[in-house]
Amino acid sequence: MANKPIKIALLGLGTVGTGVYKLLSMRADDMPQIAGAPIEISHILVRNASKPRSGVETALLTDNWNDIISDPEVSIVVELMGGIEPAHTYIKEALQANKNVVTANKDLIAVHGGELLDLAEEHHCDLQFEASVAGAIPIIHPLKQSLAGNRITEIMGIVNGTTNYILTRMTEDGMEFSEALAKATELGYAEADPTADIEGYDAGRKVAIMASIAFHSRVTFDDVFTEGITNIQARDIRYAKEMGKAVKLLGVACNTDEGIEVRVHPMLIPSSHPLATVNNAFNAVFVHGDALDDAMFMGRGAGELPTASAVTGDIIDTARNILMHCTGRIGCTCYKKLPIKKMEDIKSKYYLRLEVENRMGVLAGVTGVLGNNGVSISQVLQKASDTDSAELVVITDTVRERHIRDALTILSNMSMVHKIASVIRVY
Ligand SMILES: NC(=O)C1=CN([C@@H]2O[C@H](COP(=O)(O)OP(=O)(O)OC[C@H]3O[C@@H](n4cnc5c(N)ncnc54)[C@H](OP(=O)(O)O)[C@@H]3O)[C@@H](O)[C@H]2O)C=CC1
Ligand SMILES: N[C@@H](CC=O)C(=O)O
Ligand code: NA
Repeated sequence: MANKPIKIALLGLGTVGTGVYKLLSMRADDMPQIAGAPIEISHILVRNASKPRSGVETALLTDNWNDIISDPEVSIVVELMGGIEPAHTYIKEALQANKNVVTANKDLIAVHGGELLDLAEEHHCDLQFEASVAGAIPIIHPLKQSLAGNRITEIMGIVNGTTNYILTRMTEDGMEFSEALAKATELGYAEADPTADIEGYDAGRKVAIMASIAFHSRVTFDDVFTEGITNIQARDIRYAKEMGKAVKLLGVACNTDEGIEVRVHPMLIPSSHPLATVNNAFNAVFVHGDALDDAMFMGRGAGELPTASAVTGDIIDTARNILMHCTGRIGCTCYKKLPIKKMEDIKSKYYLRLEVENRMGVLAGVTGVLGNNGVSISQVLQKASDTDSAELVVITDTVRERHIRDALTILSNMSMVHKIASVIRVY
């Protein structure tokens, strides 16, 4: 056990930074035994260093990155600011100065992860990012280490706490979307700009990070198809419930013979499916590997202390590596270049809710267009209707996405179809 403290700098003291500050204080007495040395925060970078921060030593605060990068005593830079710049520049400069890096920044890792991991390898430094995917849930470390002997073919999960919280409130309490979003923001789950959460970008970034590690082939955020939850109506959730299904925003990554499939979108899943019972801000990730079979990881995907739990684990792991002189031990594992499958080529079942003219022959017209485009139908339900219009809910069999898109283009141009109100993929 070493007595000399390992000095770290926090970049950011918002939700996650505050959590890390608290957790390191809570565990301070145990650190020499757990990490092998005391962990000392020597600097905290914030935008506004004069803003009062309760319980935090003011002397640690700075708004000047040079205080940190020029301090040779700092051996771990913990980036918790978020966004691309200046986080990207600071992390590069830290690695170039042979400082190890821990980050929770999925925006950055999902785009520049490959470049940063290469830089870390060049400088024999650790670059750890467990909190960037599914908050507290250990998933990066298991994929890189415990499951490394597998050929992983599928990952599917709920990886955004904000949207899962919103969908849960809409399902259980009939809460409006905007009210549920405001509550998620108040609880510290949502990103600084919640567009990333509700449009599926945040989940898309997490899927890109997991797919890269699981399939040993670099997947970036641009490769991921994303569709958010802003079009989900209370009536879709109600109809899903009547059919014994729940609506969840799912991230899916599959390693298929036709290429890597990476997508985020709402999905109807059977209420009996384990993911259907994952509610509020909880996240869960299913992994299928050839040796492992199935495993599910579940826990809190966002929030102050849960996210701090993952960051602190990375800090401790890095501290141990520093003391054992083995930083940079686990670097980038992307040694393949697999193609990315086009979204039009994926296969799924679909839930379609159409507002149509209320007269004889319309049902035949709609099903005819679907059939002519190779879309076979599993179920048709007529829901609400008035004198002029009726609401049709169609559940298709499994078809290629391109066939559904072609059929919907034709339907949307037919006068008997007033509106294609919802299109949701079905598990
Ligand atoms: N919130 C969560 O539950 C989770 C968040 N994450 C990720 O963790 C990271 C941090 O998120 P979160 O804590 O919610 O973010 P916050 O917005 O709550 O906090 C950001 C902090 O970074 C500081 N900061 C931002 N930009 C700069 C800059 N240019 N220079 C100096 N300081 C800066 C801010 O300073 P100031 O206080 O002066 O404004 C603030 O202290 C993000 O990458 C996020 O995606 C990951 C998992 C879960
Ligand atoms: N905004 C994110 C926070 C964690 O990554 C979420 O809601 O999951
Ligand atoms: Na995690």
